[in-house]
Amino acid sequence: MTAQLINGKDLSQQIRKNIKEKASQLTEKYRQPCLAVILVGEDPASQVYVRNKVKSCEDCGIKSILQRLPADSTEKEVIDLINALNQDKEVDGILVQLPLPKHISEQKIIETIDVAKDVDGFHLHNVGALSCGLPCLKPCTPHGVIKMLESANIDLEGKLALVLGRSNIVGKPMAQLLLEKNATVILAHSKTRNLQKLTLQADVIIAAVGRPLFLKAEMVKPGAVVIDVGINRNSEGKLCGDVDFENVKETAGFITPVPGGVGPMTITMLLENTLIAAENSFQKKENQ
Ligand SMILES: Nc1nc(=O)c2c([nH]1)NC[C@@H]1CN(c3ccc(C(=O)N[C@@H](CCC(=O)O)C(=O)O)cc3)C=[N+]21
Repeated sequence: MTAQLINGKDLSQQIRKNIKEKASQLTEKYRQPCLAVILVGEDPASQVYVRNKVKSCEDCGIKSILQRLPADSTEKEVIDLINALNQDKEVDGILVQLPLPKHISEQKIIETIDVAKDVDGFHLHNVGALSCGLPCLKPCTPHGVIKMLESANIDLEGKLALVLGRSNIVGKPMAQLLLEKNATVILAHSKTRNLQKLTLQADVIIAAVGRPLFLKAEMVKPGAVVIDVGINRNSEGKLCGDVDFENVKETAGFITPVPGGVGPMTITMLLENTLIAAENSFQKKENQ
């Protein structure tokens, strides 16, 4: 192995120490910061993730409320619940676990969440603010990736960064955040031609395609930084990323593992966003 490992689990633990401290200060001065998580249906993977989020809140002294709705809930029932949480002065952050059942419009649900409580950073208002470089709640996964790059002292200025995957949740906001760091950004996707020619030039590759072992060693420039956002499960139920880790680690300069890489950082950024949302709301009340 030539690559240096960027350990998201260790970095998360470090950051969560500060989050815990901050949460306790806010609790003393105002009240306990609080995240509401809405889970619609019984998808087993979603249940695991949600449990993980609730537990992480607990560990950091953040209150969490888990609201479960049956899979056959109507769109209006979900919207009514969100509106109630929007009104609730004790709730700082609202997260609706995705994906939602097909008969419910995810976009409509996201736009119902109060912008100030949108700790996923998915609301159009936060997306727009991000693209203009204005203060906003940043999407957790791309923000976590930036923190990992910073922790490894990787300077992005003038570097060629290639993002694989153009989802609204990861790829697009990731490109935005890299641009903010003065990287030259390529946003590649399934229709991109001569992908290997592009990836071989990249100083930094962020893989977010949702296909196991997609990024192969022969696609990576020696010494490049490789960040794996993938969370796929193979036939044995084992977690694996979008990167062929065993081979790429021999070529790359830096690499993130799965598990123990971007995943824990996503949750850490969610906790951080919850504190930011809480602080903003306390500040607003003091200024009234
Ligand atoms: N509104 C919404 N916001 C999300 O942020 C969101 C979502 N919906 N839907 C699902 C995806 C997925 N996601 C993960 C977060 C952490 C890990 C994580 O911590 N993974 C551990 C392993 C956990 C395991 O063993 O399964 C790791 O990579 O080390 C994984 C996946 C957040 N998501």
